[in-house]
Amino acid sequence: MILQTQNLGKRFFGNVALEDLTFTANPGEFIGLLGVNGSGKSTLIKMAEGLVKPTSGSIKVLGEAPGASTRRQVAYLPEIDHLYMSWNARYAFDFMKGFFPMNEQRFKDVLEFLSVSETARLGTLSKGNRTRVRLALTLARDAKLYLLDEPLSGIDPLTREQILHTLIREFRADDADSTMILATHQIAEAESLFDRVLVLDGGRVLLEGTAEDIRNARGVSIDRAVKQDAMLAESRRRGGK
Ligand SMILES: Nc1ncnc2c1ncn2[C@@H]1O[C@H](COP(=O)(O)OP(=O)(O)OP(=O)(O)O)[C@@H](O)[C@H]1O
Repeated sequence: MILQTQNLGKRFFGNVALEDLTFTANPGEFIGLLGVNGSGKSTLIKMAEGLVKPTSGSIKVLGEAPGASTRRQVAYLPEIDHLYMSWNARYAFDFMKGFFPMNEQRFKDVLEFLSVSETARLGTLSKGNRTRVRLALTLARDAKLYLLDEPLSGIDPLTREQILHTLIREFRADDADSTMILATHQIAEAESLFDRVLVLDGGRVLLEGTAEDIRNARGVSIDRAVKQDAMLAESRRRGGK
């Protein structure tokens, strides 16, 4: 098992970020972690990286509690822009190579595909292009689990879809056993790409399964189903007042 959670929960100062999540990610799966802003996606990803500790239940990555020893096998792309502006992509790659197994050819291929220079100072790049560098650095890691938190923010919608399709294809060809979990609130453009989706709402599981299962069960796209449920929840809240 690559990732396994059992009744996992997280509260921040009493506020529920994640509640009672039991979920498994298997080798080779490409999983969409979907949900509106604040639904708990980043919290789950940070727990899998070992940055946030559970307040209830358990989480295991490659059979262990996430931490220093699992991190070598986990390639994490945080939501925030974490690279120094004075660096360039090449320098960042060489720096990371000191800590993690990295695939130089994949790095070059992804950068080239994304049309970003290896040598341009990151501070001179647009936000979208810096995101591309961060994505290339993450995909260049040789890892068992890839955790991408909103990897396409700042990139225009047309390019986003193209990048998603191509990167997923490229990435998957490399190591059939690697698992990728991609968190996004932009559900419509990504939903058909995933083997399986986990949709969170208010820290709880709203929907889980293959895109096809959900579409068959609900008769609408995942995006539509999420919006319908959000409207229902909202009207319940209003009715309850
Ligand atoms: N460090 C923290 N301290 C207090 N509350 C937090 C903290 N981190 C997250 N939360 C709260 O937990 C809930 C879930 O947040 P989380 O960032 O996991 O959601 P998300 O689905 O990733 O949202 P987004 O799409 O905006 O990134 C939110 O209500 C958020 O305000």
